[in-house]
Amino acid sequence: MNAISVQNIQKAFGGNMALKDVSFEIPKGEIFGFLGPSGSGKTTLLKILTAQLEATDGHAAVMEMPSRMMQKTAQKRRFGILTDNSGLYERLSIEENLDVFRRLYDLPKSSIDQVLHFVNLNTDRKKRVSVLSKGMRQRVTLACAIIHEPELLFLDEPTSALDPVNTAHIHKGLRYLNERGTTIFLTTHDMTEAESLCERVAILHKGEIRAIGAPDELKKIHRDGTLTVELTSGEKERLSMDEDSAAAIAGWMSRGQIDRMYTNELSLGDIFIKLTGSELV
Ligand SMILES: Nc1ncnc2c1ncn2[C@@H]1O[C@H](COP(=O)(O)OP(=O)(O)OP(=O)(O)O)[C@@H](O)[C@H]1O
Repeated sequence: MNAISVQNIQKAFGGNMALKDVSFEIPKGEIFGFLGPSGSGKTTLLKILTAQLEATDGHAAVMEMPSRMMQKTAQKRRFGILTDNSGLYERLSIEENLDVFRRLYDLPKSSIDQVLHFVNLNTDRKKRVSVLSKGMRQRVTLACAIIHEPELLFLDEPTSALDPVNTAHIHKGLRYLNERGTTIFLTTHDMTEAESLCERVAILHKGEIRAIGAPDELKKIHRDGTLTVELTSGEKERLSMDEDSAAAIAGWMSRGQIDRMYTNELSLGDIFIKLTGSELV
């Protein structure tokens, strides 16, 4: 069963086509990453999927329902959405904010302790939201989105304001949630995040999907066709895959001079730059 199915989605803002003809499917249980330069249409797509925007054309289904049904109260508890830092009660503490969500979903009090551990905010739980740093606010918003362990979680740049330690902590928590059955759709600029977290990724450019697949598959497709041989002398030789190279390798091998040998693959970041012409931000 697909958690998300998108067919020929288009979105125009006046004369600007933010999404041109986007189609893809995400099976239940996957962690899927949407990558793209600034302005490529990631947030627009996420807002269409979560019924915050209407598509100009095409069809989007979420958990086998038209995506516009997502804001219906009966459906809301199946989803978690992290779009920005809005929606928090500034004058309440972290704990009190989470209590609002806990009551909404009719969860036991222990769910607050569990989710605070998840986002690494247990010791700050009594702090008012109005005094929090950007990264702490992002973690509180994430906590509100996951306190009910949703079936499907939408995350718009979930770790953009976080330091490496908290990013690793959140990644661990997201993997745990996913193991317990939550499908995760996230947008990110962070290629390390995409590689370490996502089973598949799509690269979006100017409103069109330019590539889709597992990070390893994309790397195989975009291999540059060369081989590096590291010799015991410390020299490194970059070779094309032809007969001359085979002869050279056979020579080194017979003399026991090869230390390491590997095909040269582009990183996900290199592939992103190749397909979009954009530097990573
Ligand atoms: N409400 C809106 N009204 C008019 N144009 C919009 C609106 N929202 C988005 N756009 C335009 O649609 C395009 C895609 O924007 P979107 O916010 O989806 O990009 P993004 O990939 O999420 O970028 P970023 O990584 O910077 O968040 C941009 O050209 C943007 O200016």
